[in-house]
Amino acid sequence: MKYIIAMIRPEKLDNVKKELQKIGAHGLTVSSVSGYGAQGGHLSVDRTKTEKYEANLLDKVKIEIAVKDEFLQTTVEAIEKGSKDIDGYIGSGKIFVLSLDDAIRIRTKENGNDAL
Ligand SMILES: Nc1ncnc2c1ncn2[C@@H]1O[C@H](COP(=O)(O)OP(=O)(O)O)[C@@H](O)[C@H]1O
Repeated sequence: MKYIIAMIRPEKLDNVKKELQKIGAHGLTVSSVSGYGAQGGHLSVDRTKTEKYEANLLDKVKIEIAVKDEFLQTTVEAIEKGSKDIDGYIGSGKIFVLSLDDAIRIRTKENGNDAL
C-alpha cells in the first residue's frame, strides 16, 4: 500500500476531485495548509535580482490518499491531470509517495488492502 500526499493550488481542488472520482478513488482527506517550494513561494523569478528572496508562504491544499499498490500510478496521474496548468507554472504543486504499512477500518476491523 502507498500513501500519497499532494500539495496543490487551492483553485485546482475541484478539478483534482473530478479526476479522482473518474478513476473511482475510494477516499481522501483534504486540508488547507501553507508552504513554499523551490521557488520560495514566489510566482515568478526576477533574474535581474541578485539578492536572496525571502521565502513566502502560499496557501495550498493538501490531499492525502491511501491506495493499493496497483492504483498508485492511476491515482498520481489523476492528480497530475487535475492540477496541471500552463506548462511550467511555478507553484503547480508536488506529489509525495510514501510506503504504507497498514490500514485499519475501525468499524469492521478489516486491515491492509481490505480496509482501503
Ligand atoms: N521539500 C518539501 N517538503 C515539504 N513540502 C514541500 C516541499 N516542497 C514543496 N512542498 C510543498 O508543496 C507545495 C507546492 O510546491 P511548489 O511551490 O509547487 O514546489 P516547487 O517550487 O519546488 O515547484 C509547497 O507550497 C509546499 O507546501
